[in-house]
Formats: sequence, C-alpha cells, structure tokens
Amino acid sequence: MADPLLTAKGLGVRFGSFQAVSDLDLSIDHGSLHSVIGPNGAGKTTLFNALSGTRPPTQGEITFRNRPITNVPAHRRVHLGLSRSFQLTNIFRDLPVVENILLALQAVAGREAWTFWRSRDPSKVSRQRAAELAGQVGLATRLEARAGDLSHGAQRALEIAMALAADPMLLFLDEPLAGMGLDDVHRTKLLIKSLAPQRTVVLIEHNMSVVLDISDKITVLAQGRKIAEGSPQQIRTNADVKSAYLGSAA
Ligand SMILES: Nc1ncnc2c1ncn2[C@@H]1O[C@H](COP(=O)(O)OP(=O)(O)OP(=O)(O)O)[C@@H](O)[C@H]1O
Repeated sequence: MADPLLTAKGLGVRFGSFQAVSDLDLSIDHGSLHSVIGPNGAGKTTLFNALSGTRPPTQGEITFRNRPITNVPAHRRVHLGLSRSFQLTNIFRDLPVVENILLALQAVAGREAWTFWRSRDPSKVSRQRAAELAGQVGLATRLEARAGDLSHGAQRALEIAMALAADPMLLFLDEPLAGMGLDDVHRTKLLIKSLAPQRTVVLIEHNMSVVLDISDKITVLAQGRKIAEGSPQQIRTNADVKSAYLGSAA
C-alpha cells in the first residue's frame, strides 16, 4: 500500500494550561476525502491550524510526502503542495471574480513564475488559468461579477477557486458549507466531491449528512482527542460518536 500523503503522530496543541488537541495520530491517504468532525470546541480548527502551519503544535510530528514539516511555516507548506481555503475575509468584495482569482494566482506564483509568465504574455496566460479555475467551481459565467454581489454559496466557491490557485496536492476546507442555503449546499457538496481523487481533501464540516455522504474516511474528535475513525458506515453506527454528540447537545 502507498505511504499516506500526510501523517501526524502524537500531535498536541496547548494554549497555556489548556490542552486543545492531545496525543493525536492521523493518517491522510492520497486522493482521499477525509473529514474531521466533532462537537463544538472538540479541537478541529486547532488541528487544522497545526496541520496547515498557522499554529505550530506544542507536541508531536507532522510529515507530508514522507518529509517532516512540523516546523515549516504556512507559506512554505503552500509551496510543498498544501493549501487551505481562504476565509471570506480574503475575498476583495469590490473586485470582479476573475481579479480575485488572479490575485490568488499572483500570491502563490511569486517572482519566478511571474518572470515565466512575463515572457509569454502574463495577462493572457494567467487570465486563462483564472477562468479555468472559475469554471471548476461553477463560476464560469460570473467572471466579471463583483465578488460582493455573489450569493454566499458562490462566494465560498470563489474561496475554493482561490485555494485551488496554488494547485495543491492536499486542500484543507474549513466548514465550507457554513451559512449556506439548501441549493448552495448541494452545489458545494458536488464541487467538494469532484476535487478528489485528483486532489486529497481534508474537510471540517458540521453538516453531518454531507460528511456521511461524500467522505472516504472520517475522524471524530471530542475534547481534543480522537474517539473514532473509519468509513461513514462505521461512524454512523459508532456508540462513542453518538454519545459524544448527545453529550454536547445536552
Ligand atoms: N487561541 C486560543 N487560545 C485559547 N484557547 C483556544 C484558542 N483557540 C481555541 N481555543 C480553545 O480550544 C478548544 C478547541 O477549539 P477549536 O476552535 O479548535 O474547536 P472546534 O472543534 O473547531 O470547534 P467549533 O466546531 O466550534 O469550531 C476550545 O475550547 C477553544 O476555546
């Protein structure tokens, strides 16, 4: 069997005396759609921050493509092939969709690629790429629309296009369905599903029916620890998962 794309071993994140993530082992397979779920405050976002490099872990190790990346900063992880969806705050609401994607392409490309593009008509090459990315997330006909005029769902799709600008092997999506209406949920669900297996996707999401529908594997956290892991079918029937969610509802 191929080595996992990303692993975490004994991962811990502490805020002062509070242990938000404890002794977590995680293994993300190539081309999989792997979801991380858990009640509020379980440590999902903290785990994402550690894996994507925005908050270094206080314990443990992370490898990506068999290379240690535990202390590699977020911007360098992007160049290794890890990307995280931009939050809505990263969208320039007054700019057209295409300009937003161009900025994301520019941010990732850095000097080297701009030199390359300069030699072959930069605006044309990058506009073409931006249009392709917009097409992938269902925004092909909205290229010139002001980003702030898009529906909430379309704005989240734009975020995904901007994250795809880095051409990542592994894409972290943090609650991409939050605040969406039913139609947008359905469209975005299909979009997320279409990203794998060409890319590996790690998803945090509270919409359980979508998670159970599209995931290859699900890891369940509660109080910073992994309490279950398996296929949607295994998670659906897991007694520890049920009691963690019932406990949080209570
Ligand atoms: N910067 C911080 N300083 C102190 N405590 C923090 C910090 N960030 C998160 N926490 C705490 O760590 C715990 C885990 O938070 P985290 O946001 O990772 O949970 P989550 O599973 O993503 O929750 P939700 O589903 O509500 O987004 C929470 O108790 C939270 O209050």
